[in-house]
Amino acid sequence: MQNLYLDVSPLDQRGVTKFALSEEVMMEHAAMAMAHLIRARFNANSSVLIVCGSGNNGADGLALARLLEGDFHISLHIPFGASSPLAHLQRDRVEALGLKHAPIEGDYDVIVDALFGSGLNRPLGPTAIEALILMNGMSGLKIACDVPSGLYAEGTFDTNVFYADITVTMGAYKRSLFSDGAKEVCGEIIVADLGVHKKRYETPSPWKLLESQDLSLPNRIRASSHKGSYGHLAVVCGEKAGASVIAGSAALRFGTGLVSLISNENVTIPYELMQSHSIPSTATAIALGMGLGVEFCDDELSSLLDNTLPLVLDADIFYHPMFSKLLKRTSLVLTPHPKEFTQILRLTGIADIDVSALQSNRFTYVEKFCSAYPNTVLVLKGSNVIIGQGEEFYINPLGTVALAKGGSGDVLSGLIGALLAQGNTPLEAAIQGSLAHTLAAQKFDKNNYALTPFDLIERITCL
Ligand SMILES: NC(=O)C1=CN([C@@H]2O[C@H](COP(=O)(O)OP(=O)(O)OC[C@H]3O[C@@H](n4cnc5c(N)ncnc54)[C@H](O)[C@@H]3O)[C@@H](O)[C@H]2O)[C@@H](O)CC1
Ligand SMILES: Nc1ncnc2c1ncn2[C@@H]1O[C@H](COP(=O)(O)OP(=O)(O)O)[C@@H](O)[C@H]1O
Ligand SMILES: [K+]
Repeated sequence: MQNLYLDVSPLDQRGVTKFALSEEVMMEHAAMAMAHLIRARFNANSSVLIVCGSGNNGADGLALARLLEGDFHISLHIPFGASSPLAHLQRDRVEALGLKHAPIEGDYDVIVDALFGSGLNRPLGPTAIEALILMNGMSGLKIACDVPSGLYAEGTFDTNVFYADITVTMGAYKRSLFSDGAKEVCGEIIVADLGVHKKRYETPSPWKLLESQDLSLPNRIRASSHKGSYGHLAVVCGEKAGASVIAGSAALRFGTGLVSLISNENVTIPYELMQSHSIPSTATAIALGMGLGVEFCDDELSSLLDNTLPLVLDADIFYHPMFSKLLKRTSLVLTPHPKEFTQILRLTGIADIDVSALQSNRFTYVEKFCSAYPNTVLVLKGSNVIIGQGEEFYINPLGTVALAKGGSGDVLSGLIGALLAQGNTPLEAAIQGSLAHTLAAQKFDKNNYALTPFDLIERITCL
């Protein structure tokens, strides 16, 4: 797990006050990290274009030019000159080496974007756009210094943002690099230490980045245990029974001792799942909402939920009149996709916004919801999933586009339901269910358009 920051400037300042590092020392490390990367991947004499802005992001780029000069063919493009004191200093140093501003011409083996970093504070103007269009059109390896230019702190970005293959981010992970859209823009993300180890440089943060090594599987350790030791998940089976079959099958695969589908009528289901008309007395958790439709009347649903069992809620239940009442429960996990989350925000009076407004500001709306409902665990789906409860937030960036298919979400609620049924806390169940979901998708080694929910469930067997 890694820390994520909206703003790293307090960390930079702490580098100066606590560790007596100067900004110039930190900048030298930032530039060296990029130089190491380029030297490791490219032979001497390769051509490197470095496009530098007027602030300290540009100054990082100028320092990089100085470090590579002599071994590589360096082209510098400095369209805004120098404004910060360090940019002036770094420019004087490269000019002493005979490097100076030149137009962007032809193609290069490496393209480094050091136009804007954390100081981007207004929309890109025509000069920046012209440079970024040229850079994005090139075939060489594209490296963003700190953040791709055009990406704002909230994670939104300009249409002409730099599309990086690799982002070398300075000091610590910025949260903006993990908005849903940023996944398209940042490429591989590497953190550069700035003179002290990242562990020293960082302070605690409420936002965390999940990593594959955070996965903890419900492996069985008690040799004499039996199916009753591993919980019983009741999946409410609605109009579209397939959704609950998928969720139930995922739950069984993820270790739940028993899984029952709860339906009014008998439906055809796989042999390994059980069927019941009411919540079994042995149930330890309930999954509700996937494919629900209007199958159960309000009274029937009320009686199914007349208990205090942990709940995972998904899909249609967010539009159901009973949902507001369910929000009062403890042991509750919600797994909305963005459209469903706008419905929840509307219903709770937190915001009346459309999906694009939500996606431009996912972090803030998750914080607002979690502050209003601190007992509820929220899993906001997307290409970078956000999991939040109270003042703790996690981003899972490990999913792949193979998951963008009907039924993937049903697998996720089944996995979370499985862990709730086995006695995990709602937050643990959400984090571990989401990790298992995305890592299972990574195990799919066929064409990424081909993954089905049952392929995904199959890969839960070998995480
Ligand atoms: N502060 C520190 O200790 C360190 C800072 N570092 C680098 O410094 C960067 C931050 O530097 P700055 O705060 O100088 O900010 P930037 O260099 O990101 O940008 C600020 C400059 O760009 C201009 N600008 C902003 N938006 C613009 C737009 N749309 N069009 C044209 N010009 C625009 C501003 O007027 C200002 O001159 C980081 O991203 C990182 O790359 C690193 O060297 C590591 C250490
Ligand atoms: N581009 C993507 N990258 C990573 N994960 C994705 C992507 N698109 C969708 N997903 C994941 O796939 C799942 C889709 O869920 P959802 O939209 O509810 O589908 P359904 O309800 O039809 O199963 C979510 O877990 C989401 O995070
Ligand atoms: K940049």
